[in-house]
Amino acid sequence: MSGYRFQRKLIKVEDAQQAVLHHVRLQEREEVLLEESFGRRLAESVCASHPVPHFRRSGVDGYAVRAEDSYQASPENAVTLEVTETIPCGVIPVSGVERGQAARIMTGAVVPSGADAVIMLEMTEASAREVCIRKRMDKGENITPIGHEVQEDELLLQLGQTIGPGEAALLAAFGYERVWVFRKPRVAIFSTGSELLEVGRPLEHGKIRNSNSYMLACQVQEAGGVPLIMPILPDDPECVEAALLKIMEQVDFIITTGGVSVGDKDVLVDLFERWDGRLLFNKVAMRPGSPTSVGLWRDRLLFALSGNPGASYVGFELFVRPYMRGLLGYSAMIHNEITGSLQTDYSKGSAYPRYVRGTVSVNNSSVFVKPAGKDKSSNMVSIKDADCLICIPAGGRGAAKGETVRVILLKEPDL
Ligand SMILES: Nc1nc2c(c(=O)[nH]1)N[C@H]1C(S)=C(S)[C@@H](COP(=O)(O)OP(=O)(O)OC[C@H]3O[C@@H](n4cnc5c(N)ncnc54)[C@H](O)[C@@H]3O)O[C@H]1N2
Ligand code: MOO
Ligand SMILES: [Mg+2]
Repeated sequence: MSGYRFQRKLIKVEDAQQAVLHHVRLQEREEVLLEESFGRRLAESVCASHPVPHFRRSGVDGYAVRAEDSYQASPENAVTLEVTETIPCGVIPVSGVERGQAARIMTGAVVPSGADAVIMLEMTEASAREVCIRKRMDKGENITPIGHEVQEDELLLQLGQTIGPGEAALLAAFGYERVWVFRKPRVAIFSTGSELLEVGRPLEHGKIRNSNSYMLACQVQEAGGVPLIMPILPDDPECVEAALLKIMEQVDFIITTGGVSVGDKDVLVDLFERWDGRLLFNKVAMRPGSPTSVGLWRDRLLFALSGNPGASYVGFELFVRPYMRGLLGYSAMIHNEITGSLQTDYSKGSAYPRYVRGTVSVNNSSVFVKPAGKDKSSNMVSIKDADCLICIPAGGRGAAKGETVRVILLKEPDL
C-alpha cells in the first residue's frame, strides 16, 4: 500500500469552499416557454418596458367624478351629476368627464379624462341618467395613478433569480412568452462500495442498500440540476476510472460517494493516485466528512464525498450546493448564516468544527437551535428533520446550552 493515503493537507472549510468556487463558470442559456420556466434560474435581468399601471385605473366599482363637484356634498346635501357613459374594464372611455358629469366605471377600468376621483357604488343613489352623491371626495381617491406600482425602466428581476409565482406573474405581465434561463447542470452521481445493493434488491447480511445516490439526486434537483443516478461502482479503481471517464463528457460535473478515507478499499483515493487530474483538497477540517475530496479532471469537477450518509449530505451542502448556485448565476453562493442560542448541551468535542444537523425555531424574536436527532456521520434518519447545520467550534468540550453558535440555514428561500 502506498503512503499516499496518509499524506493529506488539512484545509479549513472556508478555504475549501473558495477552492471550489474558483472553478465556477456560468451555465449557458436556453430559452424556454414561460410555463416551463417555473423553478428555473433567470439568465437575463428584466426591466419594466412600461409603467404599471400604464393608465389611470379605477380601484373600485362606482362613478368617476370631478372631486370639486363633490365639495358641497354631505349626508344632508346630495349633489346630482349627469351620467355620460358606462366604462367596463378594457374599454377606452368615449368622452371625458366635464363639470357636473360622472361616468359609471368598473374596478380596473380606464378613468376618463377630467375625472380625478371615483366614488364607490354603495355610496351613491342612481336614477336613469343621473347619480346622487352625498360624500365629499378627495382628488385622486380610488384612482391608481400611472406608474404607481412600477416605473418604466425599473429593474424587476435579477439574473440568477429563481422563477417562482411572483416572478412568473411579472414575466407574464411584461409579455415574456419565452424566458432565457440557465441550462440545468447535469450531474452524474456514483455511489462506490461493493457492500451496496441497488434499492430493489433484498437485504443481504453485511450489505446495505444504496441510499446516498437518492439523497444526493434529491439535493441536486432541489439546487436546480438534473441528477443522473449511475450504477453502483465496485471497489475497483479501474472500473471507477472507466465509468467516470465514460460519462464525463456528457455531464457538467460528477459526484461520488464513498471510498475517500484510508481503508484498503477506498477506491477514490486509488483513483486520485493514478489519474491525470488535479486534486484541490483531500482533507477538510470538519466533521462529518473530513476526508471529503474535490478534484479537477478534464475541466470537470469531481466531488468525492464521504460515504457515510451524514457526511455525504453535509459535503453536498457545504461544497456542491454553493458551486451549483454559482453555475446558475447566484451572486451569494454560500448559504445564509445566522446565529442562534443552543437549546441543549452539545458535549461531544472534536478536533475540527462540527456541522450538526439541527432545527431552528424563533421565540420572542430570538433564534434557538437544537440537534435534529442522532448525529453520527453514519446516521441518516436525522437528515430529513434538519433545517439547519449548527456549527460547533473545534475543541474538547463542544458547546454548552445557551451558547451562541453559527447556524447555516438549509431551507432558506432561494436568493
Ligand atoms: N482509520 C480510519 N478510518 C476512518 C477514518 C480515518 O480517518 N481513519 N475516517 C472516518 C471518517 S471521518 C469517515 S467520514 C469515513 C469515510 O469513509 P469513506 O468516504 O471512505 O466511505 P466508505 O468507506 O466507502 O463508507 C463509509 C460508510 O458509509 C456507507 N456508505 C457508503 N456508500 C453508501 C451509500 N451509497 N449509501 C449508504 N451508505 C453508504 C458504507 O457502507 C460505510 O458504512 O471513514 C471513517 N474511517
Ligand atoms: O468525517 Mo467522518 O464523517 O466524521 O465520520
Ligand atoms: Mg472508507
